[in-house]
Amino acid sequence: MNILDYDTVALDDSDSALVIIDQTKLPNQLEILHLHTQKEIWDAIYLLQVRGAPAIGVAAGYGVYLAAKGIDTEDYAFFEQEFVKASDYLNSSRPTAVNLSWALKRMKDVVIAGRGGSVADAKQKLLAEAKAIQQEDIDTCRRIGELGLSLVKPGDGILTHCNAGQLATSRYGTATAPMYLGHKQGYHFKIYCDETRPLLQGARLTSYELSSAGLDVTVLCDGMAASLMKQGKIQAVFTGCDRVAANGDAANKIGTMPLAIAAKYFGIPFYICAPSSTIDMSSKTGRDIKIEQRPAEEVTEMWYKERMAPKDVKVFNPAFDVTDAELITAIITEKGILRAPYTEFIKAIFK
Ligand SMILES: CSC[C@H]1O[C@H](OP(=O)(O)O)[C@H](O)[C@@H]1O
Repeated sequence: MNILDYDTVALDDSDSALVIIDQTKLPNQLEILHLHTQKEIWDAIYLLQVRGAPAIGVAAGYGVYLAAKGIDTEDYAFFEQEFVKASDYLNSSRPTAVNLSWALKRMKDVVIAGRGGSVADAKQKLLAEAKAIQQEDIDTCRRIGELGLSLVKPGDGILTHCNAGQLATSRYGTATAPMYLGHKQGYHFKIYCDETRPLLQGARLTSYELSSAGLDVTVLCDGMAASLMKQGKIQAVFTGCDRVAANGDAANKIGTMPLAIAAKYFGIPFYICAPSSTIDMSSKTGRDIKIEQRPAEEVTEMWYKERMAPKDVKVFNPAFDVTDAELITAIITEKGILRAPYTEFIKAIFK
């Protein structure tokens, strides 16, 4: 089977386990995990076995449903209390992608709305809400693909960073959605994927899923992107995002901001693909976005049989960076293509 035939995130047939592809093993090994406990789910999110803002939100929705299913009581107040504990626990796994807390809040709202009703009824409504979150993700990514496709033309060279593909969502991806839709319509894009150190989501995941779909894909080291731009090989940059502030500043995988600076210098449009669920009105600017710091070992010894740097050397390993709104040509959401001044457009979306 093709990697794209597998669900990134799903429940098993008895709605008793979260089923994911272990993305830390890709592309060399396809391992499907069945996660039953909250710790297994927390660990899977933290270790990036399941990853990508939308996919993390979908996983959290199903994950906290599984927690609720296991709360054996008819006392609604106790049920809600235990639900909140489970939700707060999953929410502690990763701080930057707003989809995690956004999905958990949607699930918590179901529990609050169910006060006065039965626990059994609340559990059924939680399952329905988790499924709705996933279906909305699929519909949103497809719409982003349609709108993103209107910004490029057949034969264009498109650069992307990290993995904002199907493996970061339920289907299509965000940044890859225009690529997949265009491919089906014969656009013959030339896609360039930054390997994306230190966890290599671009080399391991994006190039894997796009090449599996038959697209023309080239992997490059992150530091090579500006040279490609200078050679005139890139007509657009598409990336995903993990959180967009109210002024349009966008947090995405570390290494995105330098791409935006280089694109600005070479006059290349730089597009952020953002489901509206990734826009966080409580973050006024990018300075308000918490950037996840990850273990030093990801930099010093993740991919080599021996260390690549001296023991005890200091390491800087922020998982994300923030691209200032002024560097972003447009933010492609399912509700429309937003252009500067983003604050007004974003307010209009949420009015
Ligand atoms: C569809 S946006 C996915 C977004 O998430 C990735 O981060 P991670 O691999 O750490 O979960 C990256 O920032 C992507 O752009």
